[in-house]
Parts: sequence; C-alpha cells; structure tokens
Amino acid sequence: MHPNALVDLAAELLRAVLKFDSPADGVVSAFFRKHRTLGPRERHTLAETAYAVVRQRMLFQHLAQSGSGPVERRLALLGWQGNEGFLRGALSPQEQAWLGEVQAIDRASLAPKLRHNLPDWLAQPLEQALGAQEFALLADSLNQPAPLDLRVNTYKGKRAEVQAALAAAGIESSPTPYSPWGLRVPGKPAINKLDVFTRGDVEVQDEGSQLLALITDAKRGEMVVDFCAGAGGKTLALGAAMRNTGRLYAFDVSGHRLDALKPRLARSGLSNVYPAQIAHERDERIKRLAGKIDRVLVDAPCSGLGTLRRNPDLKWRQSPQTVQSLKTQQAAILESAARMVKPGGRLVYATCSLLAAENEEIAAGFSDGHAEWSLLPVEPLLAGAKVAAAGDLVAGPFLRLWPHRHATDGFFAAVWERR
Ligand SMILES: C[S@@+](CC[C@H](N)C(=O)[O-])C[C@H]1O[C@@H](n2cnc3c(N)ncnc32)[C@H](O)[C@@H]1O
Repeated sequence: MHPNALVDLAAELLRAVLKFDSPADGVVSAFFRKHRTLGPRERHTLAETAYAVVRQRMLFQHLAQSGSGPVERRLALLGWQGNEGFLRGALSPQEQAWLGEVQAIDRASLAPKLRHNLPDWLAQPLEQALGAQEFALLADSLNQPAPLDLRVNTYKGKRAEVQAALAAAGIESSPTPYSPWGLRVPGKPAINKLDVFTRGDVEVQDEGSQLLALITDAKRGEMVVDFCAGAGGKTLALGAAMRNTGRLYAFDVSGHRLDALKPRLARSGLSNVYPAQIAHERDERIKRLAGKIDRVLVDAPCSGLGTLRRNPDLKWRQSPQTVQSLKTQQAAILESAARMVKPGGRLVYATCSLLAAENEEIAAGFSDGHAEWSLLPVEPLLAGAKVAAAGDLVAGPFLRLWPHRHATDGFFAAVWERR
C-alpha cells in the first residue's frame, strides 16, 4: 500500500476510536473486518498507532493545534508506530517541517497534564496516594505496553517443562518474579498456534491475575464459586489448583463472556467447572448455595483503570459518575456473594482498579457491616502459596499491585473468613 494511503487509513481509524463510544479494541477489530485486504504489518502499524494516540491523547492534541489539514492525520503522524522511512514517503514538505518542529519541543517544559496524559479526576487521587515523584513513575508505566504473561496449567505440566517447550519453539521466557505459575515473554510473539498452547499447557494471564487465584487458595475436593467469572481467566487457575476435583461454579451475568470460557475450558482438561449464566447477583441459583461454599472469589466489575497499559481508552471512557455507579454494583455483588460462604470459608473481593474508591472503601464498607467476618491479612496467604517477596505486594492487610512497582496490572484484593 502507498504510504499516504496507510496514513489516511490511520486517520480514519483514529476518527472512530477517538469517539470513545465503545471499547477501542472492538473499534479496531471492526475496522479490520471492513478493510479485509490489510496485511499483518499494516494492521500492526494501524492498531499500535491508534493505541499510541489514545495513550498520549492530551499531549498529541495539544501539539496538533498547530499545522494544517485534518487533525486526525496530524495525530496519526505524531503517534506513528510503523517504519519511519515509510512515513516520510507519506509526508508533504509542510508536514515534514511541522513534525520536525513539534517533535523538537522539550516535553519536560510542558504542563504536567501533558506529560502524564490522565484526566484530572483520575490524576488527583493517584497523585495524592503516591506522592508526586512516584505518581510520575506510575503515569509513565501506564503509557507503556504491558508484557505478555503466561500461566502454566499446573494440572497438566510443570513450569520448567513449558518453558523448555516454548524455547524449543524459539520463544524465550523467564519465570515471573512473584507467581510460581507464571512465565513472562518479551515482545508479543503469537503463541496461540503452538502445541503447548493448543493442548492447554499454558494460558495468557497477567501475573497479578494469577496472584488473585493464589490467595483464593481453592483446594482439592472443595466447593468453590468464581462469582464474576467472565471468560474464565481466574476460573481456569482455580480449577487447576483444585487438581480437577471438587466443584467449581463459574457465574456471570454475561452469557457472551461465559461462551468465551468454553474453548479455554476444553483445552485446559478440567472437568470440575460448571459455568452458569445468572440474571443478577440475587439470582435463585445463588440463594440455593447459601452457606455451602468453601471459597468465593468476587472479581468484581470495575473501572479497569489498573489495566491502562492494555486498555488505554478506559481513562477517557470512565468518569467519576461511572465509578460511582460501579461502587454501588460492587457493594451489592459482594454482599450477595458473601451469603454463599460457609462458616470457616473464605471470601475474596478483587478489582483491577487503582482507585481506593473501588478498593479499600468497598472493603471497609463490608467489614463495617459484618461483624461475623474476620479480615485476613493477605501477606501470609501469599507466602503460604509460595509467592516470592509477599511483603512487597501488600498495603496493610490488602493486596495492592501497581504497574510501575510490580510490572503487573493494578490489582487489589481483600480477603475475609467467615467465623
Ligand atoms: C473483572 S470482569 C471478570 C474477569 C474474569 N474473572 C477473568 O478473570 O477473566 C467482571 C465480570 O463481572 C461480570 N458481572 C457484572 N455484573 C455482575 C453480577 N451482578 N453478577 C455476576 N457477574 C457480574 C461482568 O460480566 C464481567 O464479566
């Protein structure tokens, strides 16, 4: 394709993505379905350029105030993630001069919000929680792509064996620093055609997500509920920890997401998982399990702001209002899920949000209203699950993961035991 045509397509894609009326990954996929003839390299350039602009939207929109022509084209030039020489082939002499000028601007001289690229309502509580210096590190890490983490299906194989199988396929990996189940792979090699993937020895899963399953500590023969199972990332980890025994219910209100669990379940070799769509958190099915369950994991619907490395559009699509309505939902789901836990059983509340509003505040609300539950400090639970450096992963009694500190998504977890 001619360089200019590809830049024009990047501008067209940006016009759609920057509406922020639906998730960016869906917009990108729909765009590729419309432009079927695009090759893999062109798709990579277009998608990565769109993501780069979404990540640095404030900065790029500021810089794009100068120059002329459609603003999306200037944004595409600023965020270009393809070959530099190829890009030069698309530029007019005026565009070349403009790009040179704006790229020479010293970014350190710009206003803080143009450097961190976060909306005020989000920047403020994060800066308050971390202090200015560490907040800058967080903001920087949120603007980097995430590494590819894999979870070894320990029901089928050992981490060292999977690592060797990956190496034999030309893919280098290293054990994740905290999770005993994880491997980290540099770059983004396609792994879904490898035998080690198709036979279910390995799944793609962020190390932070693995740690949530580890602290849930589901054991052989137990009755376990993954309340917000979605496509089952944590379900599969729990089922493997249970060594394919006992009964593991995977509940979700979204049948569509549960459908995505099915092929993963088939690969995993697990037969102890019972996926079921529920109408809402007070569904009859939930009531029938009251007081019967050993472990309940609530991986609650949340703002997803701990996953900005992968889903940078969330910072523009969420708002104080959406967080407020999520908080109501989170408290209601936790309340309902708790009823299923039997005396001596464990309840885990987790999010992939960085905001105390969705984390510590929800946990405090639950503890305050429930004298019959003891909050369990997470550090010994992590250490008991053979997680290295457990003390580095907690804030007080809670699990608190940060992309800039732990190279994981930003997860939170609180754990209670029913007396
Ligand atoms: C953070 S996602 C779960 C991700 C999943 N656990 C995984 O590891 O892949 C939250 C899920 O909660 C589900 N959900 C939303 N409201 C719910 C409710 N009232 N009861 C159960 N699940 C709900 C959403 O459909 C979504 O799949």
